[in-house]
Amino acid sequence: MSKDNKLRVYEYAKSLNMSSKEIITILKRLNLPVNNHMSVMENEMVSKVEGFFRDIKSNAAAKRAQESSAAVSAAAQPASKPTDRNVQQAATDNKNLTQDRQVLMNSNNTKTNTSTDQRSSQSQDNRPERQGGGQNRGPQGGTGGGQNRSPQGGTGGGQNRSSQGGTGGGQNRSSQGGTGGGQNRSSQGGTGGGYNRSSQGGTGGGYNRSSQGGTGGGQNRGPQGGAGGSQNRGPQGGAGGGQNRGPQGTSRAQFSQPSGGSQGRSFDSKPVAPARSGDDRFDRNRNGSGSSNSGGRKSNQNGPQKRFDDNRTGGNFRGNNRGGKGKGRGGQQQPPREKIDNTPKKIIVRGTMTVGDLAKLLHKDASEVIKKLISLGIMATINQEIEMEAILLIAAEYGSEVEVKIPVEEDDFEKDEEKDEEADLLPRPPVVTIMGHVDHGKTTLLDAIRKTNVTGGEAGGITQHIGAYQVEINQKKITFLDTPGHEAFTLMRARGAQVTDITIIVVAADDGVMPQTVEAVNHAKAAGVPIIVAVNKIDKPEANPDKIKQELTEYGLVPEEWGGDTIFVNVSAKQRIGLEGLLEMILLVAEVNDYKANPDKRARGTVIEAELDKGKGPVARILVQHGTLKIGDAFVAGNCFGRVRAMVNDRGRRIKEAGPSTPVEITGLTEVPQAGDPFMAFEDERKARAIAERRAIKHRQSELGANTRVTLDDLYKHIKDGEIKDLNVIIKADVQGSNEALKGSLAKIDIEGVRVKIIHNGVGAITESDIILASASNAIVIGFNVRPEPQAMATAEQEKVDIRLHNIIYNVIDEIEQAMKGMLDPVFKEVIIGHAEVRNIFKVSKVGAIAGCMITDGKVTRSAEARVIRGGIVVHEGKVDTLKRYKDDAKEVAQGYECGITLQSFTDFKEGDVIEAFVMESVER
Ligand SMILES: Nc1nc2c(ncn2[C@@H]2O[C@H](COP(=O)(O)OP(=O)(O)OP(=O)(O)O)[C@@H](O)[C@H]2O)c(=O)[nH]1
Repeated sequence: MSKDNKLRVYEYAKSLNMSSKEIITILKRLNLPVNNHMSVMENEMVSKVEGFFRDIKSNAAAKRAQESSAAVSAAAQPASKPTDRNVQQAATDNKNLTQDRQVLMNSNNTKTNTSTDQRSSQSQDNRPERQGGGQNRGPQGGTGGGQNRSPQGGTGGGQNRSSQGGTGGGQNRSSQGGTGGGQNRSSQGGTGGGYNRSSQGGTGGGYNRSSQGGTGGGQNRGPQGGAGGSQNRGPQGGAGGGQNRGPQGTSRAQFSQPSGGSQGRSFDSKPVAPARSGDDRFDRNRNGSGSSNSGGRKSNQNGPQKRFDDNRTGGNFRGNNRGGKGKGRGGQQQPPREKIDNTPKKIIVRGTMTVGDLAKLLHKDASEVIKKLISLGIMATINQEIEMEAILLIAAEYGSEVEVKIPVEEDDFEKDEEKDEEADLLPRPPVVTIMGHVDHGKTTLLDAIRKTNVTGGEAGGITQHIGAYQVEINQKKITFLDTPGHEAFTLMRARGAQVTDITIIVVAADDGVMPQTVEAVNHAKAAGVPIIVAVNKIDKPEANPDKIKQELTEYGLVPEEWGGDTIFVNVSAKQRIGLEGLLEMILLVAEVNDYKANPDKRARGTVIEAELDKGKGPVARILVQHGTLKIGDAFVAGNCFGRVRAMVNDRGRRIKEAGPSTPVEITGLTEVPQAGDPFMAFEDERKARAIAERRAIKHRQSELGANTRVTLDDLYKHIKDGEIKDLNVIIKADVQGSNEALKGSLAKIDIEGVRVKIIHNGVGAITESDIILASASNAIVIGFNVRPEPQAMATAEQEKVDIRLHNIIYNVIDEIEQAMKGMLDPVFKEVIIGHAEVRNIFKVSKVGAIAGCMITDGKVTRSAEARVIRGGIVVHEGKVDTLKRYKDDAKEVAQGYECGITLQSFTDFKEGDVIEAFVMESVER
């Protein structure tokens, strides 16, 4: 080393017994900066050069191995039977192999050697000395002892644990390794030991891990390399070592022509014959003489030696003898390539993957994984996806732990049904909605219930309107949604939220079943929730509860006392009669249905109401349905996000957490969500924000994109795709007669297994509530001689509900049949161009009646067709006859202008009639 403590090229070359020029050539080939022999070799350069040597060496070794396998068999002793295994490779693997073979050897020995066979003799001898004993524990192991534990190992002992290893012991663990021991773990390595772990390496040890390398050891890893070691890794390289990595080596012979006492190998030189002649590592000598064997030593002297002698007749097998190459010959041996197990302890799996990907993950060759799969009965190619089960099996084969991380579709969290363990589910209060006809007493009943029952501890609390409240009866809670009416109920359902468990239909006993009662029944049925009928106002003298029961049987609600399964409770909301009975019935239904939820997870629920409060900012009233919502929780509500800042219950009390079926008002939102929006808590606000943003984008895209509601135009596609089995229909007709006729005709349609299911029908204009129901139930609306109310029209457009308007029953049936067969071919589509309101009627002889109108929206044209609508019902449909502005004929009159309209063959105008002008436009299909 130079004075400045830097390694120069010439020094490095010298240490390798190479010329500076050779090193410079290599450095240049490796693109490493070098000028001349005085250039400094940085550590990195040294390691790169060494890597280069290693590569070349391993390539050469592989090549050589191929060439030499034949030669090896020839060079083996006559009695020995070389394995077909590549000998050169075996040399590099000799450590592992030795151990493997050791096991094999022992088992073979046990099987075949009568003198040592433990199983056959079943003997264990503790006599002081025993010859050929199966197992000797005597003070002096016997000759040919299968296993000697005697203080002095026997000659040829399969395994000597004796304090002094026996000669030729397969494995010596003795304090002093035996001569020719296959493997010496003795404190002092034996002479010719194949593998010495002894504190002092044995002479000629094939592989010494001894603290002091053995003389002539094939490979010394001892801190002090042995003399003549083929490869010394000891910090103090041995004398004459084939390859010394010790900082202080003597005659290091590597990658150079042999020099001095070392017989090294030039990296591009051919293998040296003598080395291989003594390199008979596998010798399954079945006719072994049984004579004492000192293979290691022998090899030191003469070269030839046996590494593996499976002597089956004598107890004196040499066993796993890796005796070194002898002094001055150490350089012959390839350094054993230690097999590094780089199998990861744990792999993360995100769903199924290809065989190739799995192999990569496990740091294995795909072919190896494929072989393993075949052994498991799974035939797969490298690019084939394999199931999670197979992934787990393969990983287990390699002892790798698998962490399955399947990404949850958190953006669509409302669709993700979390499965709870039965044990985690606890009873929760039922959620009840009250519906019924106008003025039948819904609000009065809700108020009465609220006041009837104030939870003990919370008495005195100021009740607050938060969209829902809880009452307690018999220590059980019931949650009421206090937005009466089916619109709110169905609106939520239309938004995908199933909030209600039980519906109470209020019917005034002094009035009877009315259109909205029927609607409410149909809405509840469409949602599939149990119905309890509250027959209200029984305090009134004219009350007739039985009449109500009778009327409701027509709608499938048969009282229990009449053999049905509907619970009827007589109440007076005003007089507070029968309220407790009603509540008990609710609890009964709840008990039967066993409503449960897991309170021990993050909260999920539905927004019942939301608004922008001047003081508090956006507030949302939420019904927690699963899990527990806590102050500080980050959450997403619809397309909004936030963090729960404050939480107030229905009593106006601030609370810290809310479990399942609890209604709460929360603040901390960034925007105002919509009623019916899904709600879910997330681990942090950043995630909640990201999800809300993605939801908002998706929402906008879906609004722009195709509608998912069923329409007659795409009905056939839905049927074909198996998406629908029933065509849900809502019928609105002008009179009960046509309503019944339509119902009867539609019920008979059955095409390709798809039937018409009338979820609601009634007399009168198509209302917004009809549209919401249609939207929630994916239904189409058929109007027979009726029109949609303006608001209903707007909602239908928004919700993309298909409305079909007809005035001939046959056409309705035909249209639906054609749609079901996929043959619907509407060439024309009606386009409404405007509406005019009739304000005055002028009777003119000859002409008949002129309707003095105001155009309320759009326009009316001369060429248009028109229909006259009175109270939502079409009273006439025909062509526009004349259109005048004052006395002049006009081609068209726009919104905000007055005009006179006459229709062909219609004169019976009434003030307040609406004239709807429309044109028929051809539609591309
Ligand atoms: N006699 C009597 N009157 C009642 C009873 N329940 C409600 N009423 C009265 O019926 C009327 C209508 O009651 P509401 O509770 O407003 O009815 P509603 O169904 O909520 O009405 P809308 O909100 O308009 O749909 C009110 O004048 C109540 O006082 C009852 O049990 N007995």
